[in-house]
Amino acid sequence: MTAPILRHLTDLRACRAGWRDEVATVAVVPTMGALHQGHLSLVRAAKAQADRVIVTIFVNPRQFENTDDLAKYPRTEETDAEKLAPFAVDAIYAPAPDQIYPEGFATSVSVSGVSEGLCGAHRPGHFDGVATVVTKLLLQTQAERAFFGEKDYQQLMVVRRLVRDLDVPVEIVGCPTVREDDGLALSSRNVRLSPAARAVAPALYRALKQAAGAIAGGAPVSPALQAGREAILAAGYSEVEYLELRAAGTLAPLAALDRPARVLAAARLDGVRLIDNVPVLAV
Ligand SMILES: Nc1ncnc2c1ncn2[C@@H]1O[C@H](COP(=O)(O)OP(=O)(O)OP(=O)(O)O)[C@@H](O)[C@H]1O
Ligand SMILES: CC(C)(CO)[C@@H](O)C(=O)[O-]
Ligand code: BAL
Repeated sequence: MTAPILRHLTDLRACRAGWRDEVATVAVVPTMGALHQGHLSLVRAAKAQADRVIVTIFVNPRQFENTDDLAKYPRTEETDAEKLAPFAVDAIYAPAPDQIYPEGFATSVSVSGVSEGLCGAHRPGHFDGVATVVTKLLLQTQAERAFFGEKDYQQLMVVRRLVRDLDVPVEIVGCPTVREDDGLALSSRNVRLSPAARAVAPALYRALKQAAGAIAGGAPVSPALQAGREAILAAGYSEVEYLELRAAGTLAPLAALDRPARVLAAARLDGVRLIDNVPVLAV
C-alpha cells in the first residue's frame, strides 16, 4: 500500500500528533525525489532503526546555483511513491513550495568551515540552501533520527555541524554509498548521461580508489591526487572540479595522511556534474 502524500505542514503535524502517544522513534529521510536504490538504502536503514518513517520529497530551489540544473532535475513523484510502497513507510511529505518558503521568507542557515571549499567553492550558495531546507524539514517533521548518504559527504558534514550548533534534537545517521556493479555511485543525475558517457563514468570511482590506495600505502599526497585527476580526464571527463584529500571529520585540507581521511572529487562528464568520495583506509 502506498503511504499518504502530505502536502501541507498542518497535515504533517496532524499525522505526527496521531503517533505521539504510541510511538517511540520517528525517522526522516530527506530527498529530492527521483528515487533510486541509494535512497531506498536510507529508507531501509530508517525502517530498521525507527518505529515510524517519513520520507520527504522536495526539489529545493534554493540549493541550485544553476537554473538549468534545477529545470532538468528529474521529477517522478508517482513512481517514487510506488518504489516506497514495499517499505511501508508511514508518510511521504512532499510539501507545496509555500509550506517551505512562505511569502516573506527571509531566513538563511549558513554553516561556515565544513561548507567551504569542495562543492561549496563550485556551487555558490548551495550549502546555505541545503542547511536552510534541512533545518526546516527537521523542525517540521520533529524526527528523532535523520538519514543521509555518504555519497554527498560534505552535505553530511554540514548537516552534522548545524544540528550540533543549533541543538536540534535529532540524531544524524550517515549511510554508505550504494554503487552500480561497475562502481558508479547511484545518483539521480546519472540518467542524463548518454550511453557512451555512462560507459566512461566509473572512471571517477576508479581514480578515487587508486588515489586513496596509493596515499594509504605511503605515496606522497600531491602526486597521487594529480595522477587521479589525469586518469579522470584521460577516461573522457571534460573537467575535474576538484580531487582532494580531506580530514574525515572536519574536512580540513590535508597535505599528509596524519588522521582519518577521505578523498573527494567532483567532475564533469557529458555536461553532467558527478561527485563521489572514498575513505582512505590505512594499510
Ligand atoms: N548512491 C547513493 N548511496 C547512498 N545514499 C545516496 C546515494 N545517492 C544519494 N543518496 C542520498 O540520498 C539523499 C537524497 O539525495 P538526492 O535526492 O539529492 O539524490 P541524489 O541521487 O544524490 O541526487 P543528485 O546526485 O542528483 O544530487 C541524500 O542523503 C543523498 O546523500
Ligand atoms: C538533503 C536534501 C534533501 C536537501 O534538499 C538534498 O540536498 C539531497 O537530496 O541530498
Ligand atoms: N545530492 C545533493 C543535492 C544537490 O545536488 O543539489
